[in-house]
Amino acid sequence: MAVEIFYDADADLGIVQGRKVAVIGYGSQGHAHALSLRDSGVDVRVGLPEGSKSRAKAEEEGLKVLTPAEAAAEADLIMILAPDTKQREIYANDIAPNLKQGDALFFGHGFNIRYGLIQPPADVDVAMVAPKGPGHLVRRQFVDGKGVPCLIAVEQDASGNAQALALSYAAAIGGARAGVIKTTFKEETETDLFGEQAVLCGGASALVQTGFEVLVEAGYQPEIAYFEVLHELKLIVDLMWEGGIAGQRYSISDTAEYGDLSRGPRVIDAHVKESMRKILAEVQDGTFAKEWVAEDEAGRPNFTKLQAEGNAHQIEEVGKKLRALMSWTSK
Ligand SMILES: NC(=O)C1=CN([C@@H]2O[C@H](COP(=O)(O)OP(=O)(O)OC[C@H]3O[C@@H](n4cnc5c(N)ncnc54)[C@H](OP(=O)(O)O)[C@@H]3O)[C@@H](O)[C@H]2O)C=CC1
Ligand SMILES: CC[C@](O)(C(C)=O)C(=O)O
Ligand SMILES: [Mg+2]
Ligand SMILES: [Mg+2]
Repeated sequence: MAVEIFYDADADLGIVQGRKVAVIGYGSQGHAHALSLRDSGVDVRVGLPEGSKSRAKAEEEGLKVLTPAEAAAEADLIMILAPDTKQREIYANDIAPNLKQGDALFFGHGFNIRYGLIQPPADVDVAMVAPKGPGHLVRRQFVDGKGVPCLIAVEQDASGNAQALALSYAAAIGGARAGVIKTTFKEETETDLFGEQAVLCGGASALVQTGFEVLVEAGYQPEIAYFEVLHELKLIVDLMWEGGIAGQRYSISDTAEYGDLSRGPRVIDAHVKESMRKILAEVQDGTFAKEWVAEDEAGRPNFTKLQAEGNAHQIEEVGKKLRALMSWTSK
């Protein structure tokens, strides 16, 4: 399938400016979408439960805050940016009873549609605008006049105009400044889950922790290990981001480049590739989704345990101390 990629010139901002948008949730993505939509001239309200800690933050920004049900009732475009595991319940209790013919139901990630947890009625548009980056950077880039690339997908085109609406929404949050690629809910969900598990979050975190452990266990100073495998990783990835892997190799020494070319494949070897294939298969056949939904329903015992172990890793203590000494990184 040839890629279809859209930019600002292809998008009609007026389409989303003509809608009443409800952003359900005000976390990482929710705050970025709500604020950037507002700044793009869109009529936006935020849907949050009465007890939500984020209500005050949204109100401080001058946003209209309603309950999720009130926001859904008032709007004709509802973007669900609550946690994936909570969306099914929010949809059933707050959104479905307030959906009207001609409304549009939007997602920032395809999990609940791909795995059949939400089944919208046939008379609404169902589409996705999925930024390929963390919400806080989606907002920061928008404010800086830049944008994070987005994926758009249409699951259900009741109006005949769902793709143009999704592209218009993506432009309003800055995505079309960087590029908006057309995909499907299936492709976005499977690639996003694979990417965050095997490479971006799971793979990268485990690589850094393991490299740190190898150096510290061999008797090197933890502070030097931290700079070597975590701090400098960002600088190396920045070069990859700017010029690809080849661009990164241009800036490093020949010694590093030979080590990269000859040793990298020994770390990320055929065994790792096979593990990645298994992780992808678990995403594709629904094993991961089933496990995650059950884990959440059980009160997240394994998630909490693993999270606590990660937070207690020595690299966190060392990193906190070193980052506090860098004026530009300390908060
Ligand atoms: N994090 C990211 O950068 C990315 C996320 N996505 C997708 O975006 C969606 C949102 O994820 P993310 O931004 O990380 O979520 P967060 O956990 O950061 O924020 C979730 C928000 O939903 C609110 N919330 C919780 N329960 C309810 C409820 N019952 N009704 C209404 N709001 C509720 C939370 O309230 P409170 O503030 O009170 O906790 C919070 O504001 C997911 O589909 C995710 O996969 C896609 C791309 C990247
Ligand atoms: C990489 C993690 C992500 O998919 C993202 C920021 O894009 C997420 O779900 O948070
Ligand atoms: Mg992602
Ligand atoms: Mg994701």
